[in-house]
Amino acid sequence: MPTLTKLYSLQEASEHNTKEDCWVVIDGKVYDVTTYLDEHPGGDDVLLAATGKDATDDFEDAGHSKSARELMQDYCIGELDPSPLVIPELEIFTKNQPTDFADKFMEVTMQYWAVPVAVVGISVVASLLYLRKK
Ligand code: HEM
Repeated sequence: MPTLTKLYSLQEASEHNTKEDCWVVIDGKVYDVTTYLDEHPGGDDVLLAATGKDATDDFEDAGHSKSARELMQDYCIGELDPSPLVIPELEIFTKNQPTDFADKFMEVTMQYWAVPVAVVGISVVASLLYLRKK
């Protein structure tokens, strides 16, 4: 049977950064280590310092043993949700796109209107100079 995994944003996980409520994010998973703070052989201060960010590098740098990696599964409460970071960007992109040909034509015309005006202006001046010489 499939299991349901709770998803948390990094922002949400970051709010749990005290001795009474401490979450760390390691390798895309979220751990509630509040009850483990006093038992952690590396000290509670390193766990508290690892909150509010992706602590994967800090965790790996400490060179944790296989038994430490097995133990951490007891504290896993969910996974990091990557989707909120992607959807707003997609919405902005699609909203800014011109919907049909008329919109696109107007957009290009507004951007390059100075080119035909300059061509006509130069032609008029050249014609006047030419007629004067005659
Ligand atoms: C659920 C998360 C974690 C668990 C279950 C855990 C568990 C352990 C365990 C069992 C040890 C003893 C050594 C070993 O067996 O590897 C240890 C050591 C250590 N841990 Fe963690 N740890 C966790 C997260 C972290 C994080 C995020 C950091 C951040 C830097 C960290 C830093 C350290 C350090 C520096 C030591 C070495 C202590 C020493 O050698 O004096 N740990 N940890």
